[in-house]
Amino acid sequence: MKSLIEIQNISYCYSQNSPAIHKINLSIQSGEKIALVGSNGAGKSTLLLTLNGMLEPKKGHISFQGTPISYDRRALRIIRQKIGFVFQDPDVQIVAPTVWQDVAFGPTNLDYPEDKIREVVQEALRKVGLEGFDKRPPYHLSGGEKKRVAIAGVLAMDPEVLILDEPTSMLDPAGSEDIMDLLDELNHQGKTIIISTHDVELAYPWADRIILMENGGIIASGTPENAFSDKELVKRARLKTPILLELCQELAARGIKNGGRLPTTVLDIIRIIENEHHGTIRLSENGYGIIHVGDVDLQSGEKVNALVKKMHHDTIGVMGSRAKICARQWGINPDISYAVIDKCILQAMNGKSSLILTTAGMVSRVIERVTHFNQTNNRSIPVQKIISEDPTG
Ligand SMILES: Nc1ncnc2c1ncn2[C@@H]1O[C@H](COP(=O)(O)OP(=O)(O)OP(=O)(O)O)[C@@H](O)[C@H]1O
Repeated sequence: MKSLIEIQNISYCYSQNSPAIHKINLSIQSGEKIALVGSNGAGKSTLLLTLNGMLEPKKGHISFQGTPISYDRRALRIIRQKIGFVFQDPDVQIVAPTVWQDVAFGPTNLDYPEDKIREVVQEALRKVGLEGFDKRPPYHLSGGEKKRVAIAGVLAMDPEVLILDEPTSMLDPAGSEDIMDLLDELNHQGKTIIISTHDVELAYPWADRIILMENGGIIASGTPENAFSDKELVKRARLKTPILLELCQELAARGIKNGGRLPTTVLDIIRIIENEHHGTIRLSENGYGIIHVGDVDLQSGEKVNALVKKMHHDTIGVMGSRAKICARQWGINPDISYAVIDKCILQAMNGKSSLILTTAGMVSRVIERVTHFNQTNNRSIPVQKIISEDPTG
């Protein structure tokens, strides 16, 4: 990973108020998934707004790809294309009367030619799972759909970094999971993602790195396990320890060791408990359940549907925006649509079979993740591709 954004000693204050952020130093690497976590007023939004030049620090410097950000109109246009910003409230961001026009707004302002605008808008809508929404007026959309329109508007300019201020505020649990899953997918496609949130349960399993903020400053930066391990810091930030970490701390206090790795998922906790009880915990009589994984783009909906009906998996998981749309259109109702791989591994450890429907790049990700789990935990959960190319096209 190479350094993308360097923040050196920046401070910002609104009018005569005390600084909203002060003496912030931070280095952001290409490909990271970062969550700024802090309570109300900690300075998260202010810091995010400085990253793409929407606010100019009163002190200090910010560089992007080794070049200091400058604040003339031309330079700002470029930086805002490279570092896209999705506001907390999509109604602030959505300006046009139709979804298509709204997503085309950025590329049009960047003077893209007509056919390129068509291409990038189509691609952005496809990525966020809003194909076919072109003519819809944004004000008739649900909160989650509006959020996707705002994300598509930013993606249409092909930024390197995507910043999202409170990406799941105002969304229901399923809508929140969908957005976090989309952010994972975009990160997997190479985007650096930075979010702000005060929801520790959301940030903890999702982020590669947590930056804890309090009173305008950074008080911790590290892996989620490390950043949240210091109870004093968590208290100082007026936050809560994520429940999985608290559970692990309670288990440790009772002599149950974590095997050198703190848990970030339910699967990690089960692994800790299983290791402790090795040989005595109840495992399925049938051994491990199989995990099948299929690429929805390789076969028609009719054939995938027939396969799903024939194979009778205990659990159907759908991963990624495109696979979710296909499943919906084909009348396949998934049991899980977030943290799908881990949940299917849990099912497999319980002797249950599962099918994960996804798209090309993610198929190898599923196989790698299960294989890695097998290797590091001395398991042999079978994982297999099942949908092959349709020779009839
Ligand atoms: N436009 C503004 N004018 C004046 N003060 C502001 C403005 N925006 C934020 N502040 C102040 O700056 C400080 C940091 O606010 P900021 O919105 O960056 O925090 P935050 O961590 O994003 O909070 P929240 O989670 O509530 O959105 C707060 O004291 C806030 O009152």
